Amino acid sequence: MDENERLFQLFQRAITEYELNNIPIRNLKNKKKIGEGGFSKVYICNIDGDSRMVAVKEIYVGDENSEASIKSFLNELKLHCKAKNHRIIELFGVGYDEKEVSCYLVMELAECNLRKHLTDKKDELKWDKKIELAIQLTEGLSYIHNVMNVLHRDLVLD
Ligand SMILES: Nc1ncnc2c1ncn2[C@@H]1O[C@H](COP(=O)(O)OP(=O)(O)OP(=O)(O)O)[C@@H](O)[C@H]1O
Repeated sequence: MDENERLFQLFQRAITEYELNNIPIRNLKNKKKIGEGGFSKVYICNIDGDSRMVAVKEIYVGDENSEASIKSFLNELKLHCKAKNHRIIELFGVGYDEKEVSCYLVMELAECNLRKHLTDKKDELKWDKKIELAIQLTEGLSYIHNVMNVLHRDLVLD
């Protein structure tokens, strides 16, 4: 069995195990890159027939580093599936792009990142609003730590 077949099997197993929606690549329209992480590229796009914009985190799995990418992808997938809280980005589904040899997560779009918000509104944000934001952030973290029993370890503002 080659690497891609192995990946596909792991991926299929995860879809069944976590009862995920499979969102085919042909349904993702108007993709535009908005960010990049250690393993992934992040796009904004919309799902065919739905005007709502979503974020797509795509992980390329077609080279010799794919083992690490697959592990990272499946781990993130598992954590996302466990996380059911209004302070945490919702996972809508997943997909596999055979042509690009990549896997992707389709999730709720964060309209603005916190760093940009705090910078843009520096002069107008009142302390009560800042405290409210800090409370929202700690509610999300508290859920991850105390309910999911997972340490975040990579909290960044954007
Ligand atoms: N759901 C989302 N909505 C809007 N933007 C997002 C979303 N997810 C990620 N991004 C953007 O894409 C960038 C990269 O996201 P990613 O999750 O890959 O970051 P990372 O945690 O640094 O990467 P890695 O998990 O590979 O270490 C983020 O900094 C953010 O700007």
